Amino acid sequence: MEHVKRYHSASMVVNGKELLIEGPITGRYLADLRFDEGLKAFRIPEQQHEALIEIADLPEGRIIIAREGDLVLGYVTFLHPDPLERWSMAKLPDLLELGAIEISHKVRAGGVAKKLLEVAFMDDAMEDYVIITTEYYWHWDLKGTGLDVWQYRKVMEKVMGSVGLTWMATDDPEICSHPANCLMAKIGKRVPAETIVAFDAMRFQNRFLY
Ligand SMILES: CC(=O)SCCNC(=O)CCNC(=O)[C@H](O)C(C)(C)COP(=O)(O)OP(=O)(O)OC[C@H]1O[C@@H](n2cnc3c(N)ncnc32)[C@H](O)[C@@H]1OP(=O)(O)O
Repeated sequence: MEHVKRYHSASMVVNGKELLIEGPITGRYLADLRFDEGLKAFRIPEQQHEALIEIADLPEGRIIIAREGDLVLGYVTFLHPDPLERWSMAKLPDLLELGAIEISHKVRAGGVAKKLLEVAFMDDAMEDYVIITTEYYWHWDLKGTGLDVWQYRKVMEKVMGSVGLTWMATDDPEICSHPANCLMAKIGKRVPAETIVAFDAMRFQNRFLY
């Protein structure tokens, strides 16, 4: 499958900061930008910057960023699922995982996460993919936001739902291990039936139990 990546952008002002939301961008482009110290939810900022540079250059990798000048204040990643996760079992070329979305506390709750996704989905190529995201409460910044798990889950539903990702059932043990965890997905308009069947088979691997 050829992974088509078409650049799109939009601008917005949050907390007096003029932000450019853009992508997919290349690793080289991202390497020349600074990475805000507040982007530390998943790794220390320097390591996360490096990881995103690598993802940007993967054939299927897509990175959309929010930046003020040369300072990155938010990002979202899309790439094939980790080979250790069940979502990669069928090795579907047209399945992408929204792996991480993070906004610096300097511009949170101003609509940046929703704008990142809006720009990501401006590319019609996204209609060729099943896009999934796995929500685990232990990845959430409960301390930094002061939200409880259900309030945070609501925020994630609003963010993901803004571009049409919806809750989907699964028997994945990690997801089922806490009721606030969930799988969300969006099936693009041009995704073939075989992919949807394979995706459904990955969602439920313990049917004999029912
Ligand atoms: C797959 C994964 O990546 S899971 C992990 C998700 N990432 C993280 O938890 C990292 C740390 N957290 C963050 O980076 C951010 O808080 C995010 C990504 C969760 C949200 O980003 P934001 O830019 O703040 O979200 P955005 O402003 O677009 O808000 C979306 C909705 O949630 C609401 N919201 C956002 N933050 C809050 C909050 N702290 N309290 C109440 N509501 C909130 C917004 O009002 C908005 O609601 P609306 O649709 O009714 O207008």
